[in-house]
Amino acid sequence: MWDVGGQKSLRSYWRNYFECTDGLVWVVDSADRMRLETCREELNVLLTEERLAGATLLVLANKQDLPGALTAHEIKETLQLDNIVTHHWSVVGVSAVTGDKLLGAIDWLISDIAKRIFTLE
Ligand SMILES: Nc1nc2c(ncn2[C@@H]2O[C@H](COP(=O)(O)OP(=O)(O)OP(=O)(O)O)[C@@H](O)[C@H]2O)c(=O)[nH]1
Repeated sequence: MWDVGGQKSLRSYWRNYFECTDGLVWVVDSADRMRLETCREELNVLLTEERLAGATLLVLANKQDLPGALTAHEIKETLQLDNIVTHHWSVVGVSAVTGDKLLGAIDWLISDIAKRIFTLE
């Protein structure tokens, strides 16, 4: 598992981690409305990457503990996730601070990947 930085200066390094990727966890700061448009654009570019074809996408609408955070549904709408037809995806509202909903979200990711791997064998 690789944790790659989201800052602009680090995004050009993402490509070093594409090989053999089964799952992508895209962590969104749900309280930072200003960056959501950039977030949507960057995710769309990422999903055009050939080496990520077939990878399962888990979008974590993080920081749900903060007042004013957008809900998972609002994040789905803002990032236009319904337009994604190339990858299996799910969006879950979580908080890395309280741990709320995190385990279930990761369980979904692992089970989606497992279904694909076992179907191929
Ligand atoms: N309230 C709250 N704060 C959070 C949550 N998750 C992360 N933070 C805070 O947000 C800040 C940034 O967290 P990082 O884990 O450094 O974020 P990151 O996305 O990994 O940063 P980069 O690796 O630079 O892209 C820290 O101050 C965290 O404590 C959360 O669920 N709730």
